[in-house]
Amino acid sequence: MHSAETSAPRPRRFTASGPLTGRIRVPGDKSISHRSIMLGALAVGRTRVTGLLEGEDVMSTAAAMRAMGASIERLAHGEWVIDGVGVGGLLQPKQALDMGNSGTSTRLLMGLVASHAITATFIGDASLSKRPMGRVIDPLSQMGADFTSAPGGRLPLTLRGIAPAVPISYRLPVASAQVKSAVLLAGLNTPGVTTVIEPVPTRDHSERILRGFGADLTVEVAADGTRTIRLTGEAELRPQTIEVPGDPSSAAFFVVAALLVPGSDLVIENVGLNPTRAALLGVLRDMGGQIEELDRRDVGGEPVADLRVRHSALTGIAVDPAVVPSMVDEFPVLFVAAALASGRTVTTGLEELRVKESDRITVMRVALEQAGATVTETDDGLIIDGTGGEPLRGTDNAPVATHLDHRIAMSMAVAGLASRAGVDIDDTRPIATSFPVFEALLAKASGQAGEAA
Ligand SMILES: O=C(O)C1=C[C@@H](OP(=O)(O)O)[C@@H](O)[C@H](O)C1
Ligand SMILES: C=C(OP(=O)(O)O)C(=O)O
Repeated sequence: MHSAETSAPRPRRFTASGPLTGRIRVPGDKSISHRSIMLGALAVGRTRVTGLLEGEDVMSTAAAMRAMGASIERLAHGEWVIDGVGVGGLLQPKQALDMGNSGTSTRLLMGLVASHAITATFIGDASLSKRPMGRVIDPLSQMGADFTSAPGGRLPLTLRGIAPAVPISYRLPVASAQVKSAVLLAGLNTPGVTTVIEPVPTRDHSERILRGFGADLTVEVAADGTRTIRLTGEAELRPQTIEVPGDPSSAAFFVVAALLVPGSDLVIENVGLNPTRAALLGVLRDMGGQIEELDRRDVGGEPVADLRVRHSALTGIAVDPAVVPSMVDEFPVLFVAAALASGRTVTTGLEELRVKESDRITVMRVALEQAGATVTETDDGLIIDGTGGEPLRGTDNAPVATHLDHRIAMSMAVAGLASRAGVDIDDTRPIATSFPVFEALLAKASGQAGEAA
């Protein structure tokens, strides 16, 4: 079960801190951790993973793959072994698969189940149960799978898979790595070639890891940037040894915190800098952020560096909507940076933020207003008039509502560090879905002991 459903809410006030200094290391990448477990569970033999993110979302994936026959064992912190069942070998789970808060687990596993002759029911928490699954039901139905769901294509959802499934060629109607990955994973146990056409590039971890496990996958890039990904099915996957790099989406909170808190000079080690994930750094640099990449190297087939971040005076900008997919989870914390910048920051093209763990446009507008920022909400983004480096007022009466959304909780924690009165947050439990050691690392970097409200 998931902590946000089995325990009492854990409110906390995040207050102004001393400078963030020293060196920290954020946990492993969530996207790569999910995929390592899924593909390890489909390979024949033993996959070894180090640096695995032990957050609740990834644990939901592990529990589901176990329920479908894989053996998955934790040896030490971040160190896991997975004995796979082979492509085509997934077993029918005996109980509903509890996806907790995790959209990635749900949508990618729906892809895997779709091309196996098994039936699985997917359930999730109140946040996940509001999120749209029609975007994966559509292509997977074309491949022959059958679905019963709550109204609007929502969880609880029962999927009857089919083997052999029908290979399709699918053009993504929405820029979503989860939809792309669901179709490719369904294609693994489908005879023939499954094709995904991606007009706007999204994170490419599935393509990289599928190739790493020995799948026959090609990517063709057209002059206009459209990517055509072809996967030959009935693949035999070879077990791998995987080192998961640090999660840039987790590092983002510390990057922004160090930029905002005067005197900060922080090194964040081992951060994944896959270009399909790293756009936040470019945007923050364009705003005047001092962010250096030290010791650029390759970890597990992904570019990685240590980031040195120093307190900087930021200036508002218009964020190019073309970069949205490469920083889709980082907008809540970018909004916090914008609230402290001088001048206006304009973001557009963020419709997808409305269907994440919460409606991240409205929820961040409300939260930042509560903390004293000047924010205007539009259909597809926020316009933020920053303080010019002055701390935010902080919340006074009600705490910020995080709506079971880890990224709202962590973003507003960062806002609290850059506020006069502190920012009260209604519940810090959701943080454990992606970044269980967030509060401990914050205490370490800022020399601030945890202050429970
Ligand atoms: O494929 C992935 O691992 C993810 C894709 C993104 O979702 P969408 O595909 O819905 O944009 C992202 O928001 C999520 O945190 C992880
Ligand atoms: C959107 C996110 O995750 P998921 O879709 O897996 O719930 C996220 O981590 O910000």
